[in-house]
Amino acid sequence: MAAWNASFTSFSLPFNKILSPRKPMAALGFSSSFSPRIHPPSSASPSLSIKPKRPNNPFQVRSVAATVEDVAGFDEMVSGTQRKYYMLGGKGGVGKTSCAASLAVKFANNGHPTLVVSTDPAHSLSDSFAQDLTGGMLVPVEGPDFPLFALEINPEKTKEEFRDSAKNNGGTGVKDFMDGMGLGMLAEQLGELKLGELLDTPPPGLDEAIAISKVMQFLESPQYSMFTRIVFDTAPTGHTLRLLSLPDFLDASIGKILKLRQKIASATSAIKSAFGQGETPQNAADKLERLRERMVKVRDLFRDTDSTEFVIVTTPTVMAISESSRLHASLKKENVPVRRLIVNQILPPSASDCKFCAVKRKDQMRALDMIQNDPELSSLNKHSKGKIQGQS
Ligand SMILES: Nc1ncnc2c1ncn2[C@@H]1O[C@H](COP(=O)(O)OP(=O)(O)OP(=O)(O)O)[C@@H](O)[C@H]1O
Repeated sequence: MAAWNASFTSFSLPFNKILSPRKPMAALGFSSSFSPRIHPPSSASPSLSIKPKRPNNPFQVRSVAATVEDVAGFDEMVSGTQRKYYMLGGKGGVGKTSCAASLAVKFANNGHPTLVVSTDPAHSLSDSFAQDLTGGMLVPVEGPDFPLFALEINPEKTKEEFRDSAKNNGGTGVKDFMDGMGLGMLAEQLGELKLGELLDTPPPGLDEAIAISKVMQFLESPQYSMFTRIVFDTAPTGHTLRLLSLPDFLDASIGKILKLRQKIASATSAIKSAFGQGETPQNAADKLERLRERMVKVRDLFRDTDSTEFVIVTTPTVMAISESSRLHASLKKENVPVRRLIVNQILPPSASDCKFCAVKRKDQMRALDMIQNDPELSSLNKHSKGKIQGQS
């Protein structure tokens, strides 16, 4: 069974039982019969463009076995009606999406109108819920007692928005134009900003950073105010790390672009008219300014211990644990609040003579020891009142 702790979380999942990726709640033993403690307004329902439920959806959360009333630590996650953000991160394939989907169902079944957001281009969240969530719209997830909506943001699409805005505000096309006008000094400044490079070969993680800022934009609108729990199914570790450091970079870059745009605008009306084709310079600048503001909000949100928690998901393998350790170190460096670690896919003791299972489980137990002795991860464990499930 799953065991949670306020500071260290361990899911022990019966890997030898075939777990359908379409039923992550069952995988994590999350209950649908948990009594709701928080009562949202009965009329709560976003009026945004909502995709209709897919007919004959095979996924039924209500069918999930009720087993985890004793899950420790979840009370803390579920308590309070103020909005909280949970960001799940970890190595590729450890189960971030499955855990995000499960956590979201758990929140919804405990009375929280919940939104689960994915910026993962692989659309695994759609697979987890067996519903088509693509299209950047809120999709109601069937099953939980209280509203649960999912939103998949296409990072490619949102990146285009940024590219367009930035291009309108001093991209390579403008540089060429200015060169042609003999405005060498301003052109040089543009060169220094390496805008062409930024736009043509965006740094890894830019897509996710922009996608998350897009989610922030949504969340500010009144239609989204009902959500008290927001669960992010984040991108794999490397991307996530870069994403976390990106807002600073973007803030600086966009700020420079904006300043430069002002200079350009006052330098010559000829350039103004060049900008005037399509989007007006003021509109484009406003759009960029809003993007910059949202990026700053994302950056601040990542560091806000009251409302945000970054949950590391790992598996009991040497590689995953090593990577989780590095992830925790980097998150600490970035002042991102981390309190919990989910150890997914722990084999239960085997009742059969399966030698493979026995060897595998022994490896897993060794890996769990590694967590306890890891200077980064044991600090998450320090406040633990329990022990890792299955460990002797
Ligand atoms: N406890 C589990 N038991 C069995 N299968 C699991 C378990 N957790 C996850 N899986 C399976 O492992 C695969 C990867 O899971 P998932 O997509 O949740 O990981 P992820 O970390 O989000 O992956 P990615 O990094 O590629 O986005 C899926 O097929 C999922 O069904």
